[in-house]
Amino acid sequence: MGNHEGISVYNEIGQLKSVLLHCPGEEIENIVPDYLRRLLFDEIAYLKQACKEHDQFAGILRQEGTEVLYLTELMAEILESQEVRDGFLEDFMDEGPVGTEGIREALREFFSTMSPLEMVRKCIAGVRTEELAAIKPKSLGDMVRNPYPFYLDPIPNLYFQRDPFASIGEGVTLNVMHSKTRNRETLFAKYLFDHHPRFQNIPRWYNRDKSHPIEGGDLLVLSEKIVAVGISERTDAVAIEKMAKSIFNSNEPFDTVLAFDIPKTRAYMHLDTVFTMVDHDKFTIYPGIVSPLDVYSISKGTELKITYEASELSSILKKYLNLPAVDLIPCGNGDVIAASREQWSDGSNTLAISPGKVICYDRNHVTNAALRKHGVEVLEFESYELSRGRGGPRCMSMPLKREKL
Ligand SMILES: NC(=[NH2+])NCCC[C@H](N)C(=O)O
Repeated sequence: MGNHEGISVYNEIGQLKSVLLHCPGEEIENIVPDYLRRLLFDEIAYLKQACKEHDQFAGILRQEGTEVLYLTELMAEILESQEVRDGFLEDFMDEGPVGTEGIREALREFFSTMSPLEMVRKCIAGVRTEELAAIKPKSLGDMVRNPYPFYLDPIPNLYFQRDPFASIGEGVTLNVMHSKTRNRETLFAKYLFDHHPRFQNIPRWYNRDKSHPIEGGDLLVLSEKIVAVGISERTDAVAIEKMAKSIFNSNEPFDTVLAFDIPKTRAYMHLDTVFTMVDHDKFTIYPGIVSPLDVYSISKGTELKITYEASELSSILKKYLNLPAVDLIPCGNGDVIAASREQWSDGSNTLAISPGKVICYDRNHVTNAALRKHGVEVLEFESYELSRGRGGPRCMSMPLKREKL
């Protein structure tokens, strides 16, 4: 396997060699107040500024030597094949869903003149009813008046590339998303791992055809042996056990999954909104989830051995990561109001570039100061608009390659 081919992620902090991003596009300008909640946004972002901020993010990554890949470009490469392109469009319309043949025919025509990159971008942006010329009605569904403004919904959460799939070891979980509005995101990941030459024969620890949800924001690769996962608003216990069995049945070195039972609320939607790893023995933590925090260990064996870990989080981390001590750096630096404010704008959602060096939103200045006080180097970028989608630097990035420690 070439240097940049495949997946290799055995930790959260090793030098980040290659990462997958999606820069927000026209999908953001297809968000309207009536559908904010369903589209999982708390406000409508200003696209031009959001793109500027995302470019700052990508710029920092490149400066640090990380290869930055964009989902749209990788998808465009595989859609150069007419067969793959046709198959993708049919699957995409199935899952839209686009139920009537008249509209499907019109959409095929609409996309047929686009370049692969234009088609990918437009699939993500969504297709408004006003964009399609007169539909040649083929069914009742084509004829009845429908006030809904889209034939294909926008997919505005795609810039949170952390969630649709997750790199673990040399494989990935191809996820089932908690919400219908995000599930089509995993179709892009499916096509990527089915067809892109960089990602051939990648083991799948979970597949999108399953029924129980699991999202990448809940998955942290704490070491070559330990995967942490949130039992959260977005990820359920059944999916966690299925994933654990898949990984344990492979040749991967992982032997334990630590499941954190976190509050099932939007603010703490994924484990990485309240807990991330920033150095060999340092973590950010949102104090609001610490006590009580139920943690279960799932250990490899002929049968899964599931144990309730009746200790404090720091003791559990010391035990499983073989550390003499751990430093849990509080979001908000002990200030309850600052913690709540900055957790809401993803103060805990750091992305490690290398051990002890992380990228954060500049707006979370209290938490960033705390990180620095604890010896962590913090690289910052602006977020007036990106954070309106309720995600931070870790949410917006899926590592493909990290150096082993
Ligand atoms: N890994 C994360 N914390 N992702 C944040 C995703 C935010 C997105 N608006 C959602 O509700 O799904």
